[in-house]
Amino acid sequence: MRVSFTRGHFGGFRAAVSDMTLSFKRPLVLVGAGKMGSALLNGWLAEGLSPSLVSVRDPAASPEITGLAAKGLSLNPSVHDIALTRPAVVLLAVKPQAMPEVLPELALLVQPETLFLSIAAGLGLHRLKELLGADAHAVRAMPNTPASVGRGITIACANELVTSEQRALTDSLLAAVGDVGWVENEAQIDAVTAISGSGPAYVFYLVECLAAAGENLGLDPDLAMKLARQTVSGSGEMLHRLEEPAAVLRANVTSPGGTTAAALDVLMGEGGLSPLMRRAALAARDRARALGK
Ligand SMILES: NC(=O)C1=CN([C@@H]2O[C@H](COP(=O)(O)OP(=O)(O)OC[C@H]3O[C@@H](n4cnc5c(N)ncnc54)[C@H](OP(=O)(O)O)[C@@H]3O)[C@@H](O)[C@H]2O)C=CC1
Ligand SMILES: O=C(O)[C@@H]1CCC=N1
Repeated sequence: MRVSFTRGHFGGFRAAVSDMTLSFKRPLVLVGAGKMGSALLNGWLAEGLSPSLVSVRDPAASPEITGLAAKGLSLNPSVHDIALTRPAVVLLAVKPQAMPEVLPELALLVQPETLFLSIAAGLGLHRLKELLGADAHAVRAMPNTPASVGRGITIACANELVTSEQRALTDSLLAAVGDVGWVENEAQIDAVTAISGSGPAYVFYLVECLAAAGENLGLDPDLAMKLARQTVSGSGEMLHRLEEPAAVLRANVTSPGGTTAAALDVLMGEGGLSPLMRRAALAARDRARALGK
């Protein structure tokens, strides 16, 4: 199955995406302004979304978010007051485990003009309907934290009530912070979660491991971390800018009989990185499935 993508603005569509985002004139509600909710909100604000269009419900909102109240952001309004604004989008960004408590009280917001955009790992569209009501127009999406710097990737799946306008709106919001793709087979979202949703953590851990390996070879900790960080971010930038497959970029580093080949013999050997990554991704996928139950 092929998934077509709307490229984020760093993919070369900045003007179009910015126009779409700036023309976003109806209220947006963020429920849960933690790490991922804030990452998306920051990305949208950076793209020109007016704080005066935003309501945030989170009793533990950060000082950064509460500070936006001075710019017109509405902080912890009642659900009744939010209903009066007829929001275009309610972004659901609390932990999956909190959804059974949080969603029923938002049922008052269910109406055809309001899209519920859930980013909770594992929580299926059928569960969203159970908790919000059968009339809820809902999209289940899986973004990732690079959205905070405009370089995220989100895969989304819509329920049957979502209109083409609501799909386009979701597309424009998510494309403002990275690339966006849609799948029809919702089960794929759990696999997406295991790869791109959780994936940034694997990459950051790789940096930690690379730095630790440098220390083991006698490098100063600060230098080891600088080398690891710059190497991963520079390699990421190459993946971003260049068309070549990752395997070709890898081969370009690997001189026959050289140092890289010696290291790759270990990483690509039996019990190396590939089977480890498969096991890790499988564990994440299975955890997503369990969270959805
Ligand atoms: N972090 C990530 O990289 C990604 C996360 N996700 C999904 O995003 C969601 C949020 O994850 P993440 O941002 O990491 O989690 P966080 O814990 O950082 O954020 C959740 C926020 O919701 C708040 N909250 C708790 N109860 C309520 C409530 N009743 N009403 C409003 N807000 C409430 C929490 O406050 P308190 O801390 O006080 O409980 C917290 O600030 C999850 O469903 C996760 O699966 C998806 C993709 C990537
Ligand atoms: O760890 C989690 O459950 C969330 C979902 C994807 C990334 N963070």
